[in-house]
Amino acid sequence: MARREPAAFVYLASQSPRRAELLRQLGVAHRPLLPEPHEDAEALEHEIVGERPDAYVERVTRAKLAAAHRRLRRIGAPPAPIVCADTTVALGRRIFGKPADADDAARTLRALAGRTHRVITAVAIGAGRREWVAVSVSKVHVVEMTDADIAGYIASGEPFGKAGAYAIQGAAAAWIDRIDGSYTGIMGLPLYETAQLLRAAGVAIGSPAPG
Ligand SMILES: Cc1cn([C@H]2C[C@H](O)[C@@H](COP(=O)(O)OP(=O)(O)OP(=O)(O)O)O2)c(=O)[nH]c1=O
Repeated sequence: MARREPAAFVYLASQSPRRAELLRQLGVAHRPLLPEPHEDAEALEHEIVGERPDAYVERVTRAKLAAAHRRLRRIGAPPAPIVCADTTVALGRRIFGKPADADDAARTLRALAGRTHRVITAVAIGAGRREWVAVSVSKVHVVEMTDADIAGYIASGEPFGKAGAYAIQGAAAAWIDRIDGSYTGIMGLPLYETAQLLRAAGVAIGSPAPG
């Protein structure tokens, strides 16, 4: 049987700068595949009543991948594997996505402070008709936060655009005393699982193509 040539690059269908940074850490050459102005990326993230958080994250990630495949076909870009992901914060069955505004961020942080929650990130890779998906679940313990801590943190602007209204890679680290799981998964792209999927899809790890 002829050996498959490793893919020279992948498309990263994500607007998250963290995901691009993390993929770079694996030494994988990637090109952005971003939604066009008419695409409503947020619409993919609708919740279904009664759906479990892990099922929600996996469904949204598959929907992001399907949208990215359509985008690639529409623009007629050269084929290559597509990587996408979705991260959500869950407290029991309650899902906390990106905060809508400062009040939403404050409510979320009040709910998370003094407790352990889960950060669920699904990553999906599509190549041709094949699709690989992995789900990473991490436990994160946030210590007590005072109202002043929460107000100051929100004023910093960091909670916006982050699931659960915080960034472990940012100032929120001051209130996180332990995690059990994947640090990179909490940041938005679990690199161990991503590397496994990339290898399955025939993408070389650690040897980016020049350019
Ligand atoms: C919990 C947590 C989340 N996040 C971020 C990662 C994701 O960017 C974001 C979750 O939102 P997502 O909806 O998963 O991703 P996104 O809208 O930023 O990007 P795209 O859908 O285009 O891929 O929260 C952190 O950066 N640090 C953290 O500690």
